[in-house]
Amino acid sequence: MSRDLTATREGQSYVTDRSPTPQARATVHGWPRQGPSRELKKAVEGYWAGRLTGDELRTAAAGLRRTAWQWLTGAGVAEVPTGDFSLYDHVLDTVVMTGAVPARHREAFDADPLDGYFAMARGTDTAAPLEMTKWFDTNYHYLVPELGPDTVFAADARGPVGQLREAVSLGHSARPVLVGPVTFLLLSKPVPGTPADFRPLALLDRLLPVYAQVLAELRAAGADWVQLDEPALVQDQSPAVLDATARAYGKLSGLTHRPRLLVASYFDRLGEALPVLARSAVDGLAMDFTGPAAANLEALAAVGGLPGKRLVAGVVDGRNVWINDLERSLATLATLLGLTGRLDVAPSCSLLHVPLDTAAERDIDPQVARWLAFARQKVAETVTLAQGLTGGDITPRLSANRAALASRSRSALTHDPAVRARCAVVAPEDARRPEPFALRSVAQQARLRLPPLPTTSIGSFPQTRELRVARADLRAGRIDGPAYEERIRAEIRDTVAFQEKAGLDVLVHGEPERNDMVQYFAEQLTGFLATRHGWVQSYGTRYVRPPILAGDVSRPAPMTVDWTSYAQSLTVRPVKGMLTGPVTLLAWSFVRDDQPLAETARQVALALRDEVADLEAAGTAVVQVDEPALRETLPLRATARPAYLQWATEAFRLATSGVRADTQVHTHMCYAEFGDIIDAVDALDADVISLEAARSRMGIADELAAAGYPRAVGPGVYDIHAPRVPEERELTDLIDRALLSVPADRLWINPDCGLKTRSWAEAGPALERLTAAARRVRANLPR
Ligand SMILES: CN1c2c(nc(N)[nH]c2=O)NC[C@@H]1CNc1ccc(C(=O)N[C@@H](CCC(=O)N[C@@H](CCC(=O)N[C@@H](CCC(=O)O)C(=O)O)C(=O)O)C(=O)O)cc1
Ligand SMILES: N[C@@H](CCS)C(=O)O
Ligand SMILES: [Zn+2]
Repeated sequence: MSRDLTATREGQSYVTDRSPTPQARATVHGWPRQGPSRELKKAVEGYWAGRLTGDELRTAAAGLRRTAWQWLTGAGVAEVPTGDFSLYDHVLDTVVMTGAVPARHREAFDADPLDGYFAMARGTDTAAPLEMTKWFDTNYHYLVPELGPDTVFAADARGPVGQLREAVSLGHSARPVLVGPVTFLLLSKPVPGTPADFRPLALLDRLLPVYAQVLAELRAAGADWVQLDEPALVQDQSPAVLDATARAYGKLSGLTHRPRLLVASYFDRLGEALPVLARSAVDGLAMDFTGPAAANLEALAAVGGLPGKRLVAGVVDGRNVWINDLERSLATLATLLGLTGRLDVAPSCSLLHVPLDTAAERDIDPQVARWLAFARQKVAETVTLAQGLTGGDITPRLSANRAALASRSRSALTHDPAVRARCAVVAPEDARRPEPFALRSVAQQARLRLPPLPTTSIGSFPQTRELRVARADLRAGRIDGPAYEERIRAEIRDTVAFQEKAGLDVLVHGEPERNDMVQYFAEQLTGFLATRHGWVQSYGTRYVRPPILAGDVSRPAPMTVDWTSYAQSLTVRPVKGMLTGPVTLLAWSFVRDDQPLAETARQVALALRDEVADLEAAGTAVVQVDEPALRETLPLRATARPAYLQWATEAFRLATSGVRADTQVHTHMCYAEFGDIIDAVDALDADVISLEAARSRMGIADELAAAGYPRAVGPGVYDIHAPRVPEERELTDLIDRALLSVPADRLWINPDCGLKTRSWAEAGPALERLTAAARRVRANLPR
């Protein structure tokens, strides 16, 4: 425990002569699943479309795993992860592993586990899918397990054991990774109809035997170590959760037939859970030492380290794309060496959250590309750090790293004096609309003359294959700019004509020109870099290419005005301008880590403010600024939340408050529970907010009403994530339900989210039924 450690700038030796050279090894918690060209997406969607059989899908998946493990082992990773791979989502895999298949999917699952698995993810005509929500503060979405007092767990270890066997048979040293029991229960929700005081955590004692059996089967299949991921423990947890954690790991480590247990946490510090895990008899901990989790270092020293345990130190940021400061990491590792029995090196979390390889990015200036590390580069950094710790000569790599870091901090890209000067003079009144909502809403109604329960959509209409192909053709030079633009205008004409016919009140242009609601803006704003191949899984088979927010942000030219104005020229009904808000632009990009986020947000907000002003000047009466990521960006620990909410809501208001009283500002949020940030939602001061609500049957409308939310609300009545078209009756029911908490003069009728993932065959009838339902309810409103 008391080795003498020295981190030298030359990188030669991190351990003094008096101590034996430690044998640090490199590992990773998880790996991008999709393959170099999104082969997994293509295979799964091919299976859904009937182009691949189940066996062909399984073979394709096994091939992707094999290639990934071979690459990792070849790169110097000593222990590859298994079980991190998933056909759709690893939490859904855990539902299968624990036998917690909801009753409505049981029959289909028993008849065909593969189709039953996808039915839980996507729903069927008769059975709703599981809810989907954000994986902690990332842009990855998991399916929410549903548990009740009657849930009967039953171990099904075929998934994890199968993947382990594959890796072992290929000659790899492998470590299965499972979602841990405490996190699994904390991420679950009670099945509808369970008593209000039921908490899934109450099922812990029934769940642990399942884990015991899976662990025993993994041991029998050759697992030396098994990793149990407990990221829920980096959130503020009650004493009851901490007790449950102690009990869970007491029981699991007391098993006779078990592998060694590595409990992994990431995304923030372990806090009060650290002493609980440190005292437990588990064999090792994997901890994050990056960003806010850097506080783990001191905390670990304070609990007396982890004598006799293995520590897997996450010193390479696994969810951002900047190169590691290797010397700083070596210093951290050197300190950690004195605090643990065995030290290994890893990225801070699964590399699921970053693209695969910077080498594929030919369009990024090489001077900037050298600042970037995607999954493969992060593995190289991790291996280098392990080598450095083990006494290897990494001097040339340290010099190159130092030079790259210095070039980033000196770059003109990261320092635009004009942007800095504008940000410096922002005053509080710049982020405040002068008139109160009551006055604005009268002015807006005089201008817009909307009926009660106005109908609208969230912005995007189906992104058809033809649109994506047209963009691919433009990129490849097969069509020119004017031909592409005419293609988009034709789509806007169709979309506007459809909305007029369907009887929507506030129209949209449909966003056909947007490859993605973040990427589209990032491609036009100075300071952002776009990637060609930097795909990251968002959910299931849906991927995004997060832009890289590398420098100071400014808007060289209007970004949306022409498309919105064109749509407005086709109709007398109001067309909403559609923008992505500052927080979401940050949240769904890889953000710079060399200045506070609040500063970056302010730069982005000012660029958007100019766009809002240009839309208004072009005659747009309604502008929607989407902030679906407001909730997910909330820091995991409560102490950091007020400061975040302060700058985040200010950035939204800075973007939107430069408009006249009769210009209506909308915002939209989805993919999360908003109940605990209602004050922040209020602080946005948006005239209208549309929210995802269909799957939770208007729960958020009740919560807003209970909190006295004073402005207009559109709780979504159509769940756009499921292919199923709702019946008009279901929609009227949901509208009636919403009317119980939101008065008719403040209720809007809209879907849950944009329609870009739906086909016209689904979205068309759904919107027609939505307007019909609104008309029907309107007709019955008391006069
Ligand atoms: C609202 N959501 C979003 C999140 N994050 C974002 N950054 N953006 C979002 O919209 N987080 C929360 C949710 C998550 N939801 C979704 C919903 C849908 C998708 C999605 O559909 N992704 C598409 C890719 C979208 C895209 O970038 N398209 C580009 C490129 C298309 C392409 O692959 N072209 C091919 C050729 C054409 C073809 O053969 O089809 C090529 O270039 O090879 C575009 O339209 O130009 C997906 O397919 O996964 C994501 C998150
Ligand atoms: N305006 C966007 C919001 C998605 S969260 C859309 O409609 O797709
Ligand atoms: Zn949405």
